[in-house]
Amino acid sequence: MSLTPLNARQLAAKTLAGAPFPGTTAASPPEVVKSPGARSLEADDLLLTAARPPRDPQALTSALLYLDAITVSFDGFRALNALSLVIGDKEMRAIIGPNGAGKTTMMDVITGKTRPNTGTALFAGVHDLTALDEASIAQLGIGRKFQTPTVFDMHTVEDNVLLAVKADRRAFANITWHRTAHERARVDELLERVRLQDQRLRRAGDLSHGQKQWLEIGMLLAQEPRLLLVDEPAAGMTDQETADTAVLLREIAKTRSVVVVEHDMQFVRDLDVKVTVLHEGAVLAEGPLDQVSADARVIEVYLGR
Ligand SMILES: Nc1ncnc2c1ncn2[C@@H]1O[C@H](COP(=O)(O)OP(=O)(O)OP(=O)(O)O)[C@@H](O)[C@H]1O
Repeated sequence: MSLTPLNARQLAAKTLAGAPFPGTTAASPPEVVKSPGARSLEADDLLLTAARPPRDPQALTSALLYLDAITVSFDGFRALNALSLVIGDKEMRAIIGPNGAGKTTMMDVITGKTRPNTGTALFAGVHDLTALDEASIAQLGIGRKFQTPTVFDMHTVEDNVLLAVKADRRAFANITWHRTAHERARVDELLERVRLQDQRLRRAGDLSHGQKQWLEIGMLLAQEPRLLLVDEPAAGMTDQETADTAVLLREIAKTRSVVVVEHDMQFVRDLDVKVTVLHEGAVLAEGPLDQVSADARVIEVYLGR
């Protein structure tokens, strides 16, 4: 899908005026509905996106992920209520919020599992995520790590990664020996990235919980996603594994964007990135952890519990 070119200044003017993007879906432009009091994109967000030129000349924004006024209703209950969120290229963002705040629903919208009732969801400035199915969104380069690790327990660590590498349809060259050599090199590189080189011959089922999480992250990286969504990676990990996972994600975020949903505040602190606090389906606060932790509204709904 290609969109009408629009420069960032026009985009800022239109969005601040509350108007939907033109041409986000040629057939049915998304209706942008803003609830009273709901936070929408602020001038700062748009200045940030205007400062760097988009990669694609057709892109409406240089943000990698751009959600504006996303609403999802289940039988009248608003799980997301005019949610707006901008994630930059190679940015890592931590998302926190109490149970039921809408974190999972937000990830479901980004990955195409749930269609929003209203709002705009753009990937790389040109792809309308509200018009694509899950497979197409995965192909665009959005990978999702669910809370529970899903690896093939009976297979070795390296075979798990090899399967993921083989599933990468972009694997170059049809000549078998060439492809095989390439795949082996990819497996080595991925195992090193997730620090499982020494475990490569072990059965995945014998790994610790933390190691299984890293293995699955390595398998997701085989697809070279531009955006990685990670749901509560620290849950069930030892303190050391939690600290190592923060280091790992920080490394991964040097080459791609990462959105981490997490409840463990020490882990969020270790990530040392901007934090978005969700509450009742909308953004309640955003900023460094120390700043949002000191916000009275955040303390009331979440941290003070
Ligand atoms: N399919 C559904 N049908 C009805 N209500 C739903 C559905 N999915 C989610 N909800 C409701 O929407 C709200 C947001 O749920 P969601 O799972 O997104 O929150 P969350 O922030 O991920 O919570 P948690 O931290 O507990 O995982 C909750 O009140 C939930 O009960």
